[in-house]
Amino acid sequence: MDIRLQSVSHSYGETEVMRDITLDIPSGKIVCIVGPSGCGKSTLLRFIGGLEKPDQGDILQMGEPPRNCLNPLTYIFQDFALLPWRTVWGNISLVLEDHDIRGTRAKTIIQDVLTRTKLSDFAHALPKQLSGGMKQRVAIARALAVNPAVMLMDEPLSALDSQTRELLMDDLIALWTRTPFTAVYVTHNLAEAVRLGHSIVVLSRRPGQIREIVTIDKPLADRSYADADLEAQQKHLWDLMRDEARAADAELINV
Ligand SMILES: Nc1ncnc2c1ncn2[C@@H]1O[C@H](COP(=O)(O)OP(=O)(O)OP(=O)(O)O)[C@@H](O)[C@H]1O
Repeated sequence: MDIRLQSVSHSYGETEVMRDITLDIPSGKIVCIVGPSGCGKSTLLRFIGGLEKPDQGDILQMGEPPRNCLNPLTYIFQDFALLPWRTVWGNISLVLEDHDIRGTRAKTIIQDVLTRTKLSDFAHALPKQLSGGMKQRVAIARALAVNPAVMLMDEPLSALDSQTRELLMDDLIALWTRTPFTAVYVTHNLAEAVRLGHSIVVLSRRPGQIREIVTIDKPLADRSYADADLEAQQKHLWDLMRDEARAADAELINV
């Protein structure tokens, strides 16, 4: 299933948040969204997820969700959102219980996503026993369990330290390389964007408008830490964003 945003504009009261966003999210690709604070990245994700409707424009879902898809648009948040009293297994089974999937079918799905996220040995651990990186892997496993058409990832690594972020990026790349998934990935971190994005949408400061869409052709599996090509792309992104980020920063301070 592809998603198309067509001329999406929105204001909250007097505050114009975004203007005329037209964007394609093709199936099997990771589209990163970067831009200064307050430019509307999370709002855009909420529109795509159907949690809110924009004042103007359309969010179109084109084509069918994947087979056995239980929840076409599934969020992954930076704070993991795990139930502390449920084990890893229990947190994943919860989303299946919501769809009345239990017993052998649930067990097959949970074992598969635990294997894919390298969590099989931690199935019976509670969230408090896990590191931040492991908790986010559980959240990713839980999202994969519903076989979403599109994963909506809002700063998924920003609560983690830099080494854990690197490990999680490797994990996401391995996961995508094995079975490509579709994601809209909001981040402040340009290094994450160039490692994970097939395309990177650069928004201007509020009202967020598309300044440029940078496409990175290098296969995800060939992208590594401190890759010179990626660093050049990252510099290009920062050149696009620097002045806007500074202006947005000053604006927030003066609110
Ligand atoms: N429900 C709401 N009601 C009123 N204003 C809102 C609401 N949600 C967001 N805003 C405002 O809309 C603007 C965009 O917010 P949003 O959270 O989408 O930006 P962002 O780019 O994700 O920001 P950041 O990078 O700081 O997380 C901000 O000025 C914010 O205060």
